[in-house]
Amino acid sequence: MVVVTSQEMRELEKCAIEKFEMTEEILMERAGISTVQAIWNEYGSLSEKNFVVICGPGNNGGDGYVIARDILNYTEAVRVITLGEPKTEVSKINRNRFLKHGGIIYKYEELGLEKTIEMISSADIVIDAIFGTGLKREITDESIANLIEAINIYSNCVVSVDIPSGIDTDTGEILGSAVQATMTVTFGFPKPGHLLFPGRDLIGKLKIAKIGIPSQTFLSESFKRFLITGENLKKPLRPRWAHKKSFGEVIIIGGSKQYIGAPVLSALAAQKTGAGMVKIIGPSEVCDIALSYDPSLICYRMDSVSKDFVSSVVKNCSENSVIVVGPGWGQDNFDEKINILSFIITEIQNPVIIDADALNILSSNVDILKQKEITKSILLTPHPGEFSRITKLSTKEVKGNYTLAERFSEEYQVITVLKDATTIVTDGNTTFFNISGNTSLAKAGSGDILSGIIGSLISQHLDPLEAVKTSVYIFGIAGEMIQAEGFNSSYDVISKLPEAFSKI
Ligand SMILES: NC(=O)C1=CN([C@@H]2O[C@H](COP(=O)(O)OP(=O)(O)OC[C@H]3O[C@@H](n4cnc5c(N)ncnc54)[C@H](OP(=O)(O)O)[C@@H]3O)[C@@H](O)[C@H]2O)[C@H](O)CC1
Ligand SMILES: [K+]
Repeated sequence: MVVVTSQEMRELEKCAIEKFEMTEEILMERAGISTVQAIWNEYGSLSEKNFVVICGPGNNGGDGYVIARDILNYTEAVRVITLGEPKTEVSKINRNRFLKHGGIIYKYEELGLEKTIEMISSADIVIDAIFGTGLKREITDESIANLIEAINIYSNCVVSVDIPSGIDTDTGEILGSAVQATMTVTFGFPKPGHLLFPGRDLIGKLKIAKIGIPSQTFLSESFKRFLITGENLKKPLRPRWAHKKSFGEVIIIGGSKQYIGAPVLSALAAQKTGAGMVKIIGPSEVCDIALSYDPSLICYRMDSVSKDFVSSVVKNCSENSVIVVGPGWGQDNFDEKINILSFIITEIQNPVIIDADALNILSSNVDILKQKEITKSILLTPHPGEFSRITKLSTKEVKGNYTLAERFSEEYQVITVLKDATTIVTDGNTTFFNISGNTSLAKAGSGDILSGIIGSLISQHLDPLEAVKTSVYIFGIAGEMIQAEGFNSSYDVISKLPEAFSKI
């Protein structure tokens, strides 16, 4: 599903008007009517309910006037509270139409907070049409902040038009204060602010309404960001004649005296998601534990970290081999680990997934990535802390920062998988948001499992970007299958992977 920013939405609106003979009025009319339809579909007949619609000064408020007028067709119990004179022509037109239809408008300024609270608390449904995609700066006006707080405290049910007022459409950040919606009806396409936290927490149920922006087929070339859904995800082919080498192998380099389990989790996840052969290069302790979990693993005991040892195992691996480096690796023997990283980045052709401590080690010299051959696939799977070390920015600056991930991927020609409650996947040209999963995955070991799944799907000949999309989605679904959310260790999620996989 396509995801668009506020700027792209404005461009689409402009294109619909200039090239497809739509008008602002038609789009606003459809936005309003489709919101009323969504309310009906969700909450049933409107005639027995009473509504308060709160309209801001821009076109989001304009949608609010259309909604209020349309509700008049079902009930007279609809009142508008306005924050002031509409500032756009099309909003003015719709404010006047509402009045002509017998609508009542109260000015928030004159009503005061106390009376506003009375109206809000007596309404069955409050419609939040204060700000939409046009909000770009902090809400500093205290009276608006008080109104938003009153909505959050006193309303029974809040439907936000396009996006809860106060959320930055492009980042999901709260600009001072924001409405907590029960349902949000957005127009045309979801926006990043619906998918990234904290915005994702405030939207309630998200409905996407078509308002007459021409279908994707006319415009598809310009889209570059998407929400991952269960549809159209790629799965490896498993022909009946296949043998173990048909599915390639995953070679995991990781583990240390301190972190014994991490590469084992990666290896088991790779096994459970179809890899033909899974190998571990790590200390004896890691190998012993790994084999006790699954005797079909192949282990290479590397008790002192050595590039030559890694090279001897990896040099002659088949072209279907994928290397995962980093789970549980630790940062001791730093220089030799840099040598190993440099070797697998620059001297072998196979795809490489750089995870966990390998990312921390890489952050000392990210430019090694620039020495890779142009066709070689390198995937980085950082969480915000690791990405902050790589980019030398604060964790706050990198969290949810899809444009930063895009620029990074483009500069270094890698796929970046920025793991978080909403995961961002990008190769610099195309970006995907993944929202499957829950806090059952907010556990130590989750990242190791994900890198194992990604390695496994690439080894089964999926294109690396497709492999990541499928991996992050099914990993999320596996997390959702844990019966009591969070009552699990990350190890438990591995056993859910085959069933999660069968759902796509
Ligand atoms: N894009 C489409 O296809 C359609 C969009 N529709 C609806 O329109 C809004 C976007 O409308 P827009 O007028 O661009 O913006 P808003 O209504 O969200 O807000 C702009 C007004 O709010 C004022 N503002 C902005 N920030 C603040 C703030 N922090 N404090 C106080 N006031 C603020 C702003 O004032 P300025 O001084 O900056 O001018 C504006 O007055 C979209 O979300 C949809 O709901 C359509 O109707 C259908 C087509
Ligand atoms: K809104």
